[in-house]
Order: sequence, then structure tokens, then C-alpha cells
Amino acid sequence: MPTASHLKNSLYFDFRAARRVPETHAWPGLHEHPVVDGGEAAAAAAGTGDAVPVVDVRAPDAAARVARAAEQWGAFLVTGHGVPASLLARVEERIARMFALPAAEKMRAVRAPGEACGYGSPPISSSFSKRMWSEGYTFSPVSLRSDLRRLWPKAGDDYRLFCDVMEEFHKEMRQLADKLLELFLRALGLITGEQIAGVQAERKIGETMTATMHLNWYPRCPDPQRALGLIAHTDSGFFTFVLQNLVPGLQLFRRGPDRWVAVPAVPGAFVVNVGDLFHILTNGRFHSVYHRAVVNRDLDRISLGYFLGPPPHVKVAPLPEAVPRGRSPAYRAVTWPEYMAVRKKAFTTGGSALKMISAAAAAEPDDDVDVHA
Ligand SMILES: C=C1C[C@]23C[C@@]1(O)CC[C@H]2[C@@]12CCC[C@@](C)(C(=O)O1)[C@H]2[C@@H]3C(=O)O
Ligand SMILES: O=C(O)CCC(=O)C(=O)O
Ligand SMILES: [Fe+2]
Repeated sequence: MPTASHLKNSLYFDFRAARRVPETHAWPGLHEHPVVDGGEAAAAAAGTGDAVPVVDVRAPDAAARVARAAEQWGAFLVTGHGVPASLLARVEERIARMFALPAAEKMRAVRAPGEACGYGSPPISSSFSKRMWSEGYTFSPVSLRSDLRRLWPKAGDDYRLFCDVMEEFHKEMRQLADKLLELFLRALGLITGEQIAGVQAERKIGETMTATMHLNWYPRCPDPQRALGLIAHTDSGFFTFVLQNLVPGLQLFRRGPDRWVAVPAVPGAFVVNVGDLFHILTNGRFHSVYHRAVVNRDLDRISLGYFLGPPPHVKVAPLPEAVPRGRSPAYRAVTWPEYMAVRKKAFTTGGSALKMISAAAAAEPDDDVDVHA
């Protein structure tokens, strides 16, 4: 178990003590593209059509709205979801308390190389030489009581309250994930009325879908123009719910003209990001969204990602119903770990992971990708 000397020797960076952004944390090219406001009022005033879509899941036309947003943006804000605001407030409070623990205590749960869960820089950071202005904690909601003992070995009140609130949250979110999956499948025309079309595959997606939680802390930063909270990426799974506090920072990339759209912090709303495996499943009809998180000079930002995806051994391939008649699937079948390994390679070569698993690229299979990387 890491000790104080482990902490001293580790690469822990004390954000609170930083008076400037050191070279290790300074990212070039952050301002290559303009940033526009994705709030409804601002976008209407600017006449840009850049308002981030909002879907009220209770609306009769929710599936059509989901389809439009997933096709055109790969992301949207979800309202009317029924997860109580009081629960979200408690979730946020517990996350803030966890990140406020002394560094030595957080580092007890440090993520070991190659491990999915644990504390530290986001897993993606191992592919980059610059460091991000954030810390994160990843855990599986089904094993949280044992995972969280690494942070709170004495299992006192903070441990108990954190676990209780996260379990309650997971229960609500897993139901909301099923609801959203149903809307996605309706949007694809795979569910009509009460009927699920096609074979068992679609039903199985919902039954076997797994959840992972990742908490992000973006400490206030003396020079936010030089630092980056979370490098631009697409989420790798099916879809992600993002809960953010009232400090905005999430930006979505849009093409033509290339720009970053700042997602407004709407109280009580979740952002939904379409992930790469959903992009594959829908044969590219619902596209994954490239996004990043920026930091703030005066305020800490907290966000929570609730990631849904397939179990690790399941191959994901385009649903036959999503492939236009007479055409072949645009992507080959991959498991989540296989896809992550391809993405890691794409980061080092500057390529696109989705292109690497496209049917065109499958003609020349790339078999030197290490799934355990
Ligand atoms: C389920 C997962 C998605 C994620 C990798 C992970 O195993 C747990 C953390 C997730 C996260 C959060 C921050 C950004 C991201 C790219 C990363 O480095 O870790 C995502 C991963 C992802 O979507 O691929
Ligand atoms: O902090 C955010 O708003 C985004 C977080 C994110 O993209 C992620 O956790 O994958
Ligand atoms: Fe993300």
C-alpha cells in the first residue's frame, strides 16, 4: 500500500500549491479553434444554430429528438429524467469531500499501470507526454464497497456515506440508461410500439450492459489558457452520462467551420455523449463526439462520467438493421478491450481508431495491437 514516501516519490502534482502552470502541464495548440457558447439563449442571439440539443425524456417525440441529436451532434442534454435533485446534490457533495482528502490518502488508491480502476490522472493520459490539470477516480459501482476501502481503510462515516450515495445513484442511473437505450433503439427503428424487432441481440445489449464510474476534479488553475483539464477524446463505450457542477468546462467539437461548443451547465441536466462502440453498433449513424474539458481560474470544477458499455468479452459489430440494404458493415467486430488497444495505438500514430477498425482497413488486419496495453 502506498505510504508517505511513496507519495514523495510518485509523480503527484500538488495543484493547490501551484502558482503557475509548469511546462509539464502546458499544452500547445489549445486555441487552434474558436470556442462558441452552446447555451440556448447565446446561440439564438448569435444565430449560429450552436445550441446544444436538449431532450426531455418524457416528451412524446423523445426518440425522434434523440435520433436527431445523435446523428447531428453525438451529444445532447437530458432533462425530465426523474433522478432527484437532492440525490444529485448529495452525490456532488460526497465527490467534493473525496477530492479534498489529503494527497497521501488519495494515493492509497492509486491506479496501477494497466489497471482500469483507481485514483490518479485519467487513464488516457498515459498516451500523452503533457500532463492534464485534473485528478480522477475510477470505480465499478458493483464492487464499490470493496474498492473504496483503498481510499478509506477504516470504513468510517465518510466511507459509508460515499458508498450509500453512490449505490443509490447507480440504481437510478442504471434505470435511466435502460430508458435511454430504449430511446436509441426506437430512434433506430428497432423498437416499434411494444415490439423489439430482429433477433435477441438488441435485447441482450440492455441486459448485459455494464456501468463504470469516473469522477473528475479540475482544480482552479492560475493560467487556464495554458492548461487542459481533459484532452480531446471520444468516449470508447456505448454512451456516457456526464454530471457536472455549475462550473462549465465541457466543450464539444463541431466541424464546418471547426469550433468548440461550450456546453452550458444546466442544473439537474445530464450530458449524454455517444461513444465509439455505439458508433460502431449503429454503423456510424449515431456518431461519437469528440470533446474536452477546460479549466477555470477561480473555481474548481467537478464532473462525473457514468460510462455504459458491453461486458469485456462481447464483440460489438454493426447491427444488421443499421446497415443499409445492399451494403456491407462499415466496421469489423471488436471487444471493448480490443478497441481500447486500437485507440491507444491510434494516439501514438496520430491516426483514427474508428478508421483503423473500418471494413476498408480490415482488408489489411493489424495484428500487432496489444490488447493488454
Ligand atoms: C469505462 C471506461 C471509459 C474510460 C476508461 C474506463 O475504463 C474508465 C474511465 C473512462 C475515462 C474517463 C476520462 C476520459 C477517458 C478517455 C479516460 O481516460 O478514462 C475515459 C475512458 C473512455 O471512454 O475510453
Ligand atoms: O468533465 C467533463 O465534463 C467531461 C468528462 C469526460 O469527458 C469524461 O470523463 O470522459
Ligand atoms: Fe469523455
